Amino acid sequence: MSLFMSETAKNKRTEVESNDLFPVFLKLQNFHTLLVGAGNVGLEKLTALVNNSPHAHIRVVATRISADFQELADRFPNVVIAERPFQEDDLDGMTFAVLATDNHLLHRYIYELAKERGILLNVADTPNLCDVYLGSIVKKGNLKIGISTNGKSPTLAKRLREVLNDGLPEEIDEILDDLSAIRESLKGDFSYKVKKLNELTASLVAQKLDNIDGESSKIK
Ligand SMILES: C[C@@]1(CC(=O)O)c2cc3[nH]c(cc4nc(cc5[nH]c(cc(n2)[C@H]1CCC(=O)O)[C@@](C)(CC(=O)O)[C@@H]5CCC(=O)O)C(CC(=O)O)=C4CCC(=O)O)c(CCC(=O)O)c3CC(=O)O
Ligand SMILES: NC(=O)C1=CN([C@@H]2O[C@H](COP(=O)(O)OP(=O)(O)OC[C@H]3O[C@@H](n4cnc5c(N)ncnc54)[C@H](O)[C@@H]3O)[C@@H](O)[C@H]2O)C=CC1
Repeated sequence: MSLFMSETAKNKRTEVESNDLFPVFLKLQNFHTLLVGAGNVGLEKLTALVNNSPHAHIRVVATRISADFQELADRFPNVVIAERPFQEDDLDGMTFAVLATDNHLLHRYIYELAKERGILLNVADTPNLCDVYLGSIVKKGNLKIGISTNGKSPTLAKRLREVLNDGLPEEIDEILDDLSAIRESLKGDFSYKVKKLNELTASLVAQKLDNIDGESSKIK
């Protein structure tokens, strides 16, 4: 059997399914985040949260805290752990909650409570209960790329992260710094700035990438 679908099957699929996810980049330090569960998946979620947003305020509630989880949490003063079962008032004051326990019924229960309170929710084992999905993240200094497969294959998202991470030069952040400085120094009205920045990026990006190509061919 072929791994790839026929054109007819593809057309049928696009009729019934669509990718409606709207991507945003959250300033997580402006939220109050609750993480329930501190096992394998809890650790993955905490890693994603603190790697991207080390100043985020995160309350963790879990009956059992793994040693690796505790070790990571200890490095971030804004991560506060309660080692006990979830209780309703854990949701007080929360704006975002990530559920990563091994208890599906508990997730359903917290989902109902969170809905009543308008809390944004991510539920690790149940895409249907999620308001938001976490993505795979490529980070090069100020550049951040979020990858989603619409929940179809987190593993592919992870692989794409590796490909982009290896493929994008670290120097891309220098280009960003240069452009930021130019953007600050430009005088004139909005349309002049837009025109100027578009002209400059056409050559600046090409030139920097050429340099990088040159450097990498020297290494070879
Ligand atoms: C819907 C979503 C909701 C959410 O959790 O946000 C979701 C759901 C589920 N994941 C499951 C399994 C796995 N998840 C991973 C890995 C990641 N999962 C992440 C996101 C998401 N996972 C959201 C969709 C993202 C999208 O749109 O693509 C990443 C990208 C971000 C992150 O978690 O930080 C992170 C990679 C980070 C990186 O490395 O870059 C691996 C691979 C691995 O660990 O090697 C496996 C095992 C292999 C497999 O199953 O594919 C299961 C089945 C559980 C079971 O069977 O018990 C469910 C539930 C279901 O699908 O029903
Ligand atoms: N979205 C994703 O990326 C993935 C999701 N999963 C799903 O995630 C779930 C969790 O898997 P693991 O982390 O491996 O389990 P685990 O057994 O390592 O951890 C479970 C955690 O939940 C806590 N917990 C259980 N009941 C609780 C309660 N009443 N109150 C507070 N905390 C409670 C435990 O104390 C523990 O910290 C599974 O359902 C699995 O199917 C699995 C792989 C990837």
